[in-house]
Amino acid sequence: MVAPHRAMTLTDETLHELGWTAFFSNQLSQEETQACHPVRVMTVHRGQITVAGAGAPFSVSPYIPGATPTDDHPTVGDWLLVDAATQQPTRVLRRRNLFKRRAPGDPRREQMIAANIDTLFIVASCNQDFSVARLERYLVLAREVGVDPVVVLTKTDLTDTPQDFAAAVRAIEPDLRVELVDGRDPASAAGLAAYCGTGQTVALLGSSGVGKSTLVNTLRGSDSIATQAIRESDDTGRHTTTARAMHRLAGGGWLLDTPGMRELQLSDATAGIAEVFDDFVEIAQRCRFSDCAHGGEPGCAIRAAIDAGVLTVERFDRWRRLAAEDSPMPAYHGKRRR
Ligand SMILES: Nc1nc2c(ncn2[C@@H]2O[C@H](COP(=O)(O)OP(=O)(O)OP(=O)(O)O)[C@@H](O)[C@H]2O)c(=O)[nH]1
Ligand SMILES: [Zn+2]
Repeated sequence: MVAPHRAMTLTDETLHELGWTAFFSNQLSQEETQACHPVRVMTVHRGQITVAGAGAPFSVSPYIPGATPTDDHPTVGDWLLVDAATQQPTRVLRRRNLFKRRAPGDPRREQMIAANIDTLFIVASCNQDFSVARLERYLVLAREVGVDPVVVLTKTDLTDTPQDFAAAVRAIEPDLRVELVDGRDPASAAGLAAYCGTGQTVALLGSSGVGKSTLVNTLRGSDSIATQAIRESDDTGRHTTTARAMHRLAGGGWLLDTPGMRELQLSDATAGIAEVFDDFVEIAQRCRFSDCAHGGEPGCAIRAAIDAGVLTVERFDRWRRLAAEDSPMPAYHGKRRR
C-alpha cells in the first residue's frame, strides 16, 4: 500500500498548490470522489477552457450537460469536476465568491468574470488621484462579492506623508488592512507576500494609472506577462496563443488577472453599502419616519447624529451618493438607458 499512498499525497499537494481546500473537497459525494478529478479553470477562451489539476494543464469543453443558469457554467478561478473516464466536465463546485459584471452592450445580461478569490487588492495611489469616495465604492463591491479586501497604497515614494493617506483609509473602516508600497520596488512590495502564499488567489482592482500593472510585474518577479502565454489547439487543430488569466506568483500564490476584472464597476451593491456604512444604517433605524430622507424631516436621527458630531457630513454625503447610485430609478444612475 506504500506506493498508492505516496501517489495520493503528491496529488493532494498539487491540488493544495492550486488552492484546493476543505471548502471544496467537502462538496464531493463519495461517488464523485471515485469517478471525478477536481481541476481549476485557468483560462476561458472562445469556447474552450484550460484547466489544471493533478497533472499537466489540458483543455475541456465549457459545456456542462444540464447546467441551465449561466452561473452553473465555469469561469476563471472555478473548481470543476471532470469525469475521469470521459474527461468531460460534470459540474462547477460551489464558489467562495463570484465577480460578475453587466455584459457590454446588454446591461440586462450578467457576465461572470472570476471566482474563488481569497484577497482583493484595492489599489490607490498616494497623490492627487487619491479618493476616499472611490475606495469606498470598491470596498462596497468587495463586501457585495464576499471577498477579503486589502487596500494597497502605491507611490509612497512621491509623498512625505504616506501615513496620512493610510489614516484616511482607516477612517473608512478601522479594521481595514492597508499596505503602503512603492510598487516598482520588490523590497517595498514584500508586505504583500503574506497574501500571496501557496494556494492563495489574489486579484487587483483600481482606477487607471494607480500602478496595477507595475505591482503585477513586481509580484510576479521575473515571470513577466509575455512569458506566460499558453498554447492550445482550437477546433480546427491549429495552435493559438492565449493569455492566461491565472498567473503564478513567486510566493506560490496565484494572481487572477483578466481584462474584465480590471474594468469592473460598481453595480448593484445594496448589501455592500449597508456593510461599509453600517453606522449610518443603524442610526437611520431610529429616525421617526421609516422612509426618512434625512433631509430635515422632524425626528431625523441621522441629522441629530451629525449635529452631535457622531457622524461626519462628508461621509453622509458619500453614503447618500452611493445609495442614490444604487437606486433602481434610472434618473439616479446619471446615465440614460435605452
Ligand atoms: N513613483 C512611483 N511610480 C509608480 C509607482 N507605481 C506605478 N508607478 C508609475 O505610475 C504609472 C502608471 O502605472 P501602471 O502600473 O501602468 O498603472 P495601472 O494601474 O496599471 O494603469 P492602467 O493600465 O491604466 O489601469 C507608470 O508610469 C508607473 O511607472 C510607485 O509606487 N511609485
Ligand atoms: Zn432621517
